[in-house]
Amino acid sequence: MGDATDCAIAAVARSAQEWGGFLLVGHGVPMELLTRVEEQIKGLFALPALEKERAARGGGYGYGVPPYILSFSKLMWSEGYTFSADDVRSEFRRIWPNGGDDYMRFCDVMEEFHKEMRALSKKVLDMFYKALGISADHIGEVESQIRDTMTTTMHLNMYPKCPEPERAMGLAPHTDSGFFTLILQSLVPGLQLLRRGPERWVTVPAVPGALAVVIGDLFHILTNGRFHSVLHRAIVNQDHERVSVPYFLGPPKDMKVAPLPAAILPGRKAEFRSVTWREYMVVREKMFGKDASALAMLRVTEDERDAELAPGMN
Ligand SMILES: C=C1C[C@]23C[C@@]1(O)CC[C@H]2[C@@]12CCC[C@@](C)(C(=O)O1)[C@H]2[C@@H]3C(=O)O
Ligand SMILES: O=C(O)CCC(=O)C(=O)O
Ligand SMILES: [Fe+2]
Repeated sequence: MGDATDCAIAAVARSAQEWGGFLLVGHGVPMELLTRVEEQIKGLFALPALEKERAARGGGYGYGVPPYILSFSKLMWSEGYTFSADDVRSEFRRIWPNGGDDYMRFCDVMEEFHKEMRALSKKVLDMFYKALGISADHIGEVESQIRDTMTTTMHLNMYPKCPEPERAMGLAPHTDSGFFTLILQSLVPGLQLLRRGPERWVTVPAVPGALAVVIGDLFHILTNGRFHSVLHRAIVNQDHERVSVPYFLGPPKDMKVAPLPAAILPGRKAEFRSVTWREYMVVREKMFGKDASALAMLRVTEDERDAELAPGMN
């Protein structure tokens, strides 16, 4: 992905608005590195259960499934591991307390991947700004602040072969809560996006070297609803295990996120209240298993609009 052409920017805008995601190719992250990342992850999950349990999930990080999937009735057929991409060495000391070659190789590969993905995520953000009509010379203070402070969380998913795939789910339907996610997946399809009207699940093809990009809820807010945070899920299959590595980009947990003034279309108003990622997670957790979405809870109401207009009218 060098300098994006107008045509590529238009395609990004269309996919982000209509689908909430797309496949990124020609991004420059070496294919050979992606293969090494996948090998290391398979090695990690192949460790004996007792060794993985040493790093049991707590405080949002570690080995285990994220709590939200426990609120779904279908059997979840996956293992997971979440960590801060900036903290690989201390996190994986929990798995390999004595260090050693396996530990060093794992950390080296994850750090190399993080470095490449971080650089790529800034290019993707710039591409999104352009797709919103915010050109390079019009990037304002907020846009630069977002670019400079974006945080990165990595999550590893392992979906073993499943004897009865139709009775299980790899990862239950969800939206990602942050800005956007870059997903590396094995050459085994499994990621599905919910296409709107008429609703149907569409499988993202497994293209060698491609990364899937998925828009998250806070980006939906930032773009005043122009980019769609897409519901997605992972299915499992009988014949092949599958690995995926979502690389989550978001703001620092306590930074207020509100619609970017430059992204609000002429004649429109800000449609969402400002919220931090931490606050958003609390709202979202309360909405799990309910019909309404957490994003709907953050929509500015007619009453709030009127109240906002009132002082100027006095
Ligand atoms: C940065 C993050 C995104 C995530 C919550 C987390 O703090 C770490 C785990 C991530 C994950 C992975 C599986 C699906 C998901 C919805 C979940 O429950 O945990 C995402 C979270 C998210 O995007 O909100
Ligand atoms: O396995 C996949 O492709 C999707 C993973 C995912 O959506 C997630 O971990 O948030
Ligand atoms: Fe996801």
